[in-house]
Amino acid sequence: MATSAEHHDLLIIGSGSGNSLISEHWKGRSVVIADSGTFGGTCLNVGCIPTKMYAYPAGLAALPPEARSLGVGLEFTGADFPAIRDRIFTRIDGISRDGLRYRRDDLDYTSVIQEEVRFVGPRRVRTASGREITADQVVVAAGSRPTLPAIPGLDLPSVHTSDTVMRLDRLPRRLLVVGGGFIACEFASVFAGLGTEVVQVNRGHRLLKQHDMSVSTTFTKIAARRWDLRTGWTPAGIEPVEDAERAADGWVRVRLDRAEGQEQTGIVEEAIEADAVLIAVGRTPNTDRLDPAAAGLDVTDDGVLASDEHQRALSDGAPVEGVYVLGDVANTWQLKHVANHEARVVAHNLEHPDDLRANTLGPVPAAVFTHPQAASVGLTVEQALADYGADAITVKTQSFGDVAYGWAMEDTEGVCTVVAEKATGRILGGHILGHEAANLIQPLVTGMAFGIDAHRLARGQYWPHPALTEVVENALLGLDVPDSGLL
Ligand SMILES: Cc1cc2nc3c(=O)[nH]c(=O)nc-3n(C[C@H](O)[C@H](O)[C@H](O)COP(=O)(O)OP(=O)(O)OC[C@H]3O[C@@H](n4cnc5c(N)ncnc54)[C@H](O)[C@@H]3O)c2cc1C
Ligand SMILES: NC(=O)c1ccc[n+]([C@@H]2O[C@H](COP(=O)([O-])OP(=O)(O)OC[C@H]3O[C@@H](n4cnc5c(N)ncnc54)[C@H](O)[C@@H]3O)[C@@H](O)[C@H]2O)c1
Repeated sequence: MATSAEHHDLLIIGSGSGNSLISEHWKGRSVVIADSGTFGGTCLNVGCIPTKMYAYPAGLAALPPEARSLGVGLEFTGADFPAIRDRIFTRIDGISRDGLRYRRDDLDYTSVIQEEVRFVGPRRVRTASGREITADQVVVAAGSRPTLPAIPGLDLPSVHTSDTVMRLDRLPRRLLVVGGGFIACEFASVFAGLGTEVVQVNRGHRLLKQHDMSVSTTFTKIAARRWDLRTGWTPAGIEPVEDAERAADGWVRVRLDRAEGQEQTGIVEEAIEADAVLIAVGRTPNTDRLDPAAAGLDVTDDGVLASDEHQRALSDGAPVEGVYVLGDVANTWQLKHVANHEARVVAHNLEHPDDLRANTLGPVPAAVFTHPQAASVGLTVEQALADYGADAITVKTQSFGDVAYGWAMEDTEGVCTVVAEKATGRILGGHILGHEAANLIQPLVTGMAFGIDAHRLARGQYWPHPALTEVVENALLGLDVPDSGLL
């Protein structure tokens, strides 16, 4: 006998960007959100927002050496980690709690299921406790989770992922960070700034390797100066240290092996002791937690749910009526602004099934909130060379130190690289490492999104003098592109 199911107009799996889909349109209808984790999802609770709330004070703590080079004596006298942590989570936990209460208790047309759900058929899910839910329309916004390497010792209390490391009781004395991407670099920068002795271990020799070479190589040099960076290693296992007293205080020994494909130096094994370990080696889409096959949903080679330009899920390559996907479970960007834009497309399409909108938004920028920051949009120089060939592109790397605001800062490392198509001036990519890179990238995003060629973008507007944006203006003017005729 088939289990009788509760029926709703809309089922949303995931309360991150999924929670933003519910507009006044749904008043008088029935919407249910399923989320087995903390309401509000990754960005709010364990992602973008708390990390940046740590990155800002950690950036202040890292200022004394820079101030000293400008003749200003600043002293870092320590960080009150519990106070920083409590300031962050008092605000964030309140937002999550209020959001849950609003959806679960206050609105009469929404409800929340705080359980894991899996598909048992098209537009039909079963909760962990056995309830079955069907809906006219379903949105899968189930996000991603930290990837864990297959090594022993991950269950030790001192071993963390980004989900737990921000809630430590105290600042670690020595933090071993495993990985070299966004998350590893942001946390290494935060904890080093706050006064922890940081050791970062990465497989490859370049940190932020998905970024342009100009950014990645400079950032790797800066990181090696700010903390202990060991490249070409991968963790093999973690165990408590032998000394019982130190082990009781959380100290562990992380065994490292030479990473596959790295040149041998003669040393093939090493061990590092730390009182906290952060594993940050990528994020896995939560596709496998949904049993997509039971709903006939296609999964791409990257392990995300396949979709068309309207964010509709695909089954055998054809769009499935009434099933939409968005965010980290549906794209490989794993960025909140991408999840949010996809949510806007889905929100429209849920409400207007006869007037679907496509997701056509232009190039995707990304920023890493380290000290200094890194930001990028579009093709790296290496990608542009591969796609267009050396004769067809033009590249300019402008140093922060060669513009007036860079002089004010005595900046010696900041760079802005722009790559464009020589014949047309079309901007193909922009890459910035340095102070406020996350903000400085925006004119390049605008130029690319609105099809403004490099010379027009530089000369068709005022750039306040002597703001740091001049580094972007000068990079654009340094390209070998057609003159727009603007003065
Ligand atoms: C440390 C860190 C820092 C980050 N910083 C940035 C940043 O600065 N800028 C940026 O753009 N991006 C950043 N990101 C990435 C960003 O957080 C994600 O891209 C974004 O939050 C994804 O949103 P989403 O709605 O797809 O999924 P999520 O917000 O992850 O929501 C998915 C929800 O689905 C629930 N769920 C999953 N499976 C099931 C199931 N089977 N049943 C019930 N519920 C389920 C989960 O509990 C989760 O709450 C960061 C990520 C991390 C981890
Ligand atoms: N500021 C932001 O926008 C921001 C911040 C954090 C996270 N995110 C998103 O979250 C995603 C996941 O971030 P991430 O940093 O976990 O992944 P990532 O893919 O950016 O980096 C993973 C890193 O781990 C290294 N690695 C993998 N296996 C390893 C091993 N066994 N030993 C040593 N090193 C190993 C890789 O070489 C790589 O450097 C990012 O792609 C990003 O989209 C964004």
